[in-house]
Amino acid sequence: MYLYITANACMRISGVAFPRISELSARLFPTLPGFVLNVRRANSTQDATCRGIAVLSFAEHGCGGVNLYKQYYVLRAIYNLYFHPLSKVPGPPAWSASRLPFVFALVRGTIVHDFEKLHRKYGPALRIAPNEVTFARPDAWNDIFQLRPDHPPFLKDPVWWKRQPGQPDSLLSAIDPEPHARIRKFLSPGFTPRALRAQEPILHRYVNLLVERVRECAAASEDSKDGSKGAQVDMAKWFHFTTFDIFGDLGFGESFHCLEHSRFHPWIALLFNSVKAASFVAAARFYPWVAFMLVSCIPPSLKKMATAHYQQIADKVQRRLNWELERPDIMSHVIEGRNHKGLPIGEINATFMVLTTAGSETTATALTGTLNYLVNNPDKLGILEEEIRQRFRSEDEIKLDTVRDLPYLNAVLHEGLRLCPPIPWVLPRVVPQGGATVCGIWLPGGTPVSIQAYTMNRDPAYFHSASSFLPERWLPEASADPMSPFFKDQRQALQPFSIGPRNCMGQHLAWAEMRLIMAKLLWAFDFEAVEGKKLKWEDLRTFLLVEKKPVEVRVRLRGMTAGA
Ligand code: HEM
Repeated sequence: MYLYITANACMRISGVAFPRISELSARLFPTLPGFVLNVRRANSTQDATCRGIAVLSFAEHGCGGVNLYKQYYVLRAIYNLYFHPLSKVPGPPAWSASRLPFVFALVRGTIVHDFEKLHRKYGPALRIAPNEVTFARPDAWNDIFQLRPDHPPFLKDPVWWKRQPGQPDSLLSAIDPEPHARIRKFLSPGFTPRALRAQEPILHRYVNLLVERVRECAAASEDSKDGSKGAQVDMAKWFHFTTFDIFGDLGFGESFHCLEHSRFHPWIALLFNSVKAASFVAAARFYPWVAFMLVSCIPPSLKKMATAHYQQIADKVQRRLNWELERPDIMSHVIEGRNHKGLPIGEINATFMVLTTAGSETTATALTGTLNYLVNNPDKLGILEEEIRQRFRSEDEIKLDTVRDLPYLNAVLHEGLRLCPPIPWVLPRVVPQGGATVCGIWLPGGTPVSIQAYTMNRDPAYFHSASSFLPERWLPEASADPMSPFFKDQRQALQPFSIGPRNCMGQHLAWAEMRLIMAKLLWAFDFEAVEGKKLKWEDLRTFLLVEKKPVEVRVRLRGMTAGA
């Protein structure tokens, strides 16, 4: 909730006082006392020399003197570059010397692409801040995210995840393994393949509604009264409507009614409007003074708005908990658990608040990216259409059981997740006390480490023709036939749902939604790219979430040829 309040404050502040966020950051950061810059990291890496310099600088700051700031910056940068325990890890000097380049990339939304360029230049282990390292190597998945025998786990970095004092934990913000495992245990029965089978009718309800609404768009287009020319439709929007409606129903027993009203529910609209600002708030967390100033600047009206945002979810939870009717949704398992010494209401509210985004935005992004690649690769689209249309004689035959084993559909979705990972950068974990080795590099305890999924998935060292959309690489024969150009692809590099005790709980649901939606749409419609409106996925920025841009495609009722 804190993130929302401060994110909205940022929007206000940046919108009113400073027209652009980058302008605000440019004005704020240079005025900060130098000692703030790395005090947090100096503590976490337990570097006595750093602390000494920071404290000394603080004392000097009390006496004033701009020159002392400058001297401190220079000394600090020299230390970071040549004497810091990470000084041997490759990275650009500016990023290794100071946190500022990282922060600017974060608020500009270019961080994922900047990391990609830097990895290509410096290699798969990259120093991205004085005390932080990121990896683009498949073995980093196991080293960071998997539990290792006799090793303490790498916990989530509190800079990104810590809840505010007094706020309840959620599944995502619980950093310690014990509360995390406790919350996860209550939720997990709602995400099993068995639970999914019971939830299937709910999925069909919304996927069918999506098909109906897209059909109306195609038929109502001014160009084509009979649907022959089709209509230009922003499918990104429709995918988001569908996944949020599905989660609304599965989570709270009530849809967000986006498909019905053809527009985002105000709760979702506010969420999307805050995303850029949320990156800014995350950046401010590296500078406690800035975070403090931001919180102090929040006008009461915004605090009220953020409270109302949270309260809407709390009300939905309460309405669902009050239901007497039994239904096979995600909440039903939480209710069952509550009957035997369950989850406190605050934790349920906080968890369902973040789940609404985690369970909807991700799947919609994957679908949007995949369809975008399909329309821009009509040969691949044709193969997929043929597989679906030959397999099913009617739309009603498309069920979870029947779509599960369509080889080309699965290959297309894997390739979409590879090129358009909804979580392109898995946020940092912290090396446990005493230090640990990641990808053969020893790192001191307290070092934040992360994985660059976007960079790794597009690395020619791991995938043949890595930046091309080639679903064939995921077909069984590609890994069996030594003559296949994809034989040596390192498929285990792709882990869109992460691994280990904090991997994605909703992956079965996500696969089910993606398969059903793609199969039903391609069964019913012909899709085509619109010249002049093609979107390049590589151009999208990332502000914690992947930037939302319309993906306009031409949609025709199946079998209606253009100009017919
Ligand atoms: C294509 C769609 C999806 C992708 C690519 C995806 C990816 C991920 C990833 C990478 C994580 C780990 C994040 C981290 O550790 O920092 C994660 C966590 C999680 N995801 Fe997903 N996700 C998707 C859809 C869903 C859906 C549909 C749901 C549920 C409705 C869901 C629920 C969760 C939950 C609850 C966690 C946190 C698990 C924990 O901390 O124990 N996700 N997801």
